[in-house]
Amino acid sequence: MSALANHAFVKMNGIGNEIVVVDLRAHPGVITAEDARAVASPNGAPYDQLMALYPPRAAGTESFVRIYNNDGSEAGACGNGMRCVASIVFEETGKDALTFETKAGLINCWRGSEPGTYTVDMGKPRFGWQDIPLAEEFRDTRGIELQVGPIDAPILHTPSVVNMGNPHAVFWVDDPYAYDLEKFGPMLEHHPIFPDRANITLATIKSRDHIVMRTWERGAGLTKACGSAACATAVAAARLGRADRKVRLSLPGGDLVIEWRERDDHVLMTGSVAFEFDGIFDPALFNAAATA
Ligand SMILES: N[C@@H](CCC[C@H](N)C(=O)O)C(=O)O
Repeated sequence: MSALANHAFVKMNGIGNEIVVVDLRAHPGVITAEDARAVASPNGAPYDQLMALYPPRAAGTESFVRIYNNDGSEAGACGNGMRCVASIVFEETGKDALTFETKAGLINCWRGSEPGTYTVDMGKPRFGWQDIPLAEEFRDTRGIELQVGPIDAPILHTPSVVNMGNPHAVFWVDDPYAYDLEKFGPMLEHHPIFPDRANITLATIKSRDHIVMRTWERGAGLTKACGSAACATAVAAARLGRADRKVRLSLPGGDLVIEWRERDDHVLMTGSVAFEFDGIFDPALFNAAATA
């Protein structure tokens, strides 16, 4: 029987990034890739990321959080999901600041200055080609040699690449909504240059403090919002000298404010979260998945 069967869950979203939160702190159990895919099925609670709260492993942390994409793969970081988790644990503890552990390291969260908003510290971005990771050496990851379309008239080209706890490629375009991201996204996510696959973003810099973007998420597909992609995009734009270190990013689901803090190199993300519904996982869902 799945660790999730008969277990309570909360369905939320972080500016449209579809998140399911399950609290396994009292009843830890292994979530398999099949479980994660079953929850995402039309009979389950379809989501982009499932955030599973486990008992804390490190002193001073609330929980070890494991993050699953809807294809069953595991992610190191999920900014919007962490903001959803934080909103629940803030409610439960009444604390002003929280620390969680994820596979990408320790994550601090605060309440934002606007009601209903939460800030997550996504840590330091990494730019080395082995850190992204890329399959071959690129000295300058502000723009790597990669293109889609004819060699002399590429449709998309020269993405900036950043690791924000997970791999990101950001293609700079005039209008992110003018491209068939459902076609190019999976192709680029699985491009051999990205041995761990990658999250694929199309972005345009409107001004030094405003960027418009959309993302095809590794392991989850087209999303209304990807927080770590927003962080990667903000950082990549600042690295190119085309944006300030604090910017507003407009995603299909809403806006995030990203600040790449000078004093410690950390990237902070602030935005709202919304509760949608809660429920109990039906054991039949998992039985059906197991026998399919
Ligand atoms: N939506 C997330 C990122 C989720 C992880 C991603 N799909 C991956 O596997 O890298 C966010 O808000 O950061």
